[in-house]
Amino acid sequence: MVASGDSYIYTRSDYQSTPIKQAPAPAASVVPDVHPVSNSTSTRQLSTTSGDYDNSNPHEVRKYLRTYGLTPPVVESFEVQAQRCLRLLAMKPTPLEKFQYLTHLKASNVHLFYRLLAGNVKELTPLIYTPTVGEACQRWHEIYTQPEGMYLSWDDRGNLHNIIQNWPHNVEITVLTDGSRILGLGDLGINGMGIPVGKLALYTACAGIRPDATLPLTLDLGTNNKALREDPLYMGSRREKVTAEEEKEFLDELMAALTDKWPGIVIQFEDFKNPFPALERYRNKYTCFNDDIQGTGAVILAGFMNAVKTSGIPVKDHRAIFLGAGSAGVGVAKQLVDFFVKEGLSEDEARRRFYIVDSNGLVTNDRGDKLAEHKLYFSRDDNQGRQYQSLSRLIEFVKPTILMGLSTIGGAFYRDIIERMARINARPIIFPLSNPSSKSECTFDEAIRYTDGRAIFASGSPFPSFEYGGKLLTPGQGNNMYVFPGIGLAAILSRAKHITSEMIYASAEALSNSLNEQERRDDWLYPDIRRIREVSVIVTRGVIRAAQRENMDREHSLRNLTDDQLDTYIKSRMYDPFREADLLGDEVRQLLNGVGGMTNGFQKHHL
Ligand SMILES: NC(=O)C1=CN([C@@H]2O[C@H](COP(=O)(O)OP(=O)(O)OC[C@H]3O[C@@H](n4cnc5c(N)ncnc54)[C@H](O)[C@@H]3O)[C@@H](O)[C@H]2O)C=CC1
Ligand SMILES: CC(=O)C(=O)O
Ligand SMILES: [Mg+2]
Repeated sequence: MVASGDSYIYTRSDYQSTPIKQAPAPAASVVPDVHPVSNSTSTRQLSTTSGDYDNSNPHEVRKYLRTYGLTPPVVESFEVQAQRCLRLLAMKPTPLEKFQYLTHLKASNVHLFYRLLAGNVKELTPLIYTPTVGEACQRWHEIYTQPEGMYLSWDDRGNLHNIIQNWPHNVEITVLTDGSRILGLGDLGINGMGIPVGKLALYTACAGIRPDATLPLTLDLGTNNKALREDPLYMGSRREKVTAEEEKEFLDELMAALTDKWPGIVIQFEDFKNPFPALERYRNKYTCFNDDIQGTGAVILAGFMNAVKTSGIPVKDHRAIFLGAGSAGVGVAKQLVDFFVKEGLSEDEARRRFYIVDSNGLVTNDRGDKLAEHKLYFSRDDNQGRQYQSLSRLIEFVKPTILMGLSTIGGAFYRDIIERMARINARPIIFPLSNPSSKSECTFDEAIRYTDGRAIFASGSPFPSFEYGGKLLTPGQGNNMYVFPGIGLAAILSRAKHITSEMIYASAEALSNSLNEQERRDDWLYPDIRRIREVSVIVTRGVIRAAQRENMDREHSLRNLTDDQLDTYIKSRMYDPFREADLLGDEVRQLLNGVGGMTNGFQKHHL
């Protein structure tokens, strides 16, 4: 670190460890830069024009690169490499160890990691995302081995612009957290870094955003988690969380600095304790959105649109109880209100279909406490002093068709609650959406058993299929991972000025329409996660079209494309790890990361 005037500038060499000695200039000759989502079209093939070697002969190439003898003799196919990775993974006894192995693989051989993920998305997503990422964040200070992303501290204010210059890549999208509400696990301070890292890995895997165009960003604005503050291994500052006013000051500087460094950058807010003020402040100024409010709202709306058809009850006759009135609860409820209004209800009629419960009970005007700003819209004025002391009594009063869980309270939908829903409804809609699995309001098999197989179900974290009444039933996963990758890619490709409510709504419509025939026949609420790249193209197209309708797109050339042409264009701009990586490049990459004890995550980008 060097001091420049009174501002600290972190030099690149602070991050890089041992210089690469073993191979002369391989980065340039082996893997020139590729930017599928920017305009460069160079490829990752070894140059065929050098004339110095025969690039179709791997052994010749190894000699040319002076890596000959540094790897086992065989040049392996991807299939063989993948087989080894999967075997190694199977040897790891716990999900957290599997998470660590995959983190290491990503750092040492990024294309192999994404190829493995592409071929095993259903099996591997729970290991890099919810639920395992929850445990990884809780123990981040214990399991940390290498930097991934940027950390910016309260003490860095005034210097954010300079510090951001240290990031060595051209960024198109960032996921930003302050760690103050990580999944349903509370304030984890900078241990929350696992979330931006995991979300951005999904951006790459699901929507083909190039890995080096992503920036995981964690703000070290203090933490109210006393145990972490007192833990000698904790890597953040040991102060309490800054005030809301101080956070605003910091975010103002950060948003300007990010957009100045990378004009058009898409900024996703994630897992902030109270993200409503920042969303209101920045949504019409920058290209940003809040995943927990808007992404979750869209994904649950999409599932609900399909659930309505299965339930057989017209939209106007649905009533919902929401357990949880935070960013996700209110975000989802507002998104559903928009749908009810589009289906013909007045806004007031729609709003009154929602009964929102927080830790103090049903949110009402006469409850006697001061309600947070974001709850006022749903606060009821018609309960005439009645307070419902329990969820079961509220269910008896409201007779809801929908029960949503966004409360962070694992097991809150216990047997009696689910059975009450089943008595009132032929097909109760029960969505326990809190993450990770331990915080889910109920499990899939509980919802099925206690409703005699009639529940229409989606959960935030994945649950296994469950056999009931001679049929194998598969749960839906109502997780924002179905939409945020497409929203982000659409904003990048259309060069959106802002991300509007219509664009978010369009992502929900596109997702709900993305089911194939079989999925529809089986009454699925969401498409099979194994089709996620295909689904992300549909979501991306929907969001781009909405941006065009609203004049939010700066990339006007896409306006003249038919839908088929637009899909082709979107696919052509998606990073495809199979197209990107040549086997030998992979081998060299892995070698260079392995030799010399380099454990620096940034190396993956340089190779
Ligand atoms: N499925 C998905 O895609 C997503 C799921 N989530 C999950 O939703 C949960 C909530 O997230 P946020 O709304 O952002 O958190 P938050 O902290 O803003 O809100 C939590 C809400 O639950 C309420 N609550 C707490 N204890 C309660 C109790 N005993 N009874 C009733 N209400 C209670 C709180 O009063 C608060 O209103 C988290 O577990 C998160 O992982 C969040 C975003 C997306
Ligand atoms: C999925 C997600 O964004 C959350 O649980 O916060
Ligand atoms: Mg979140």
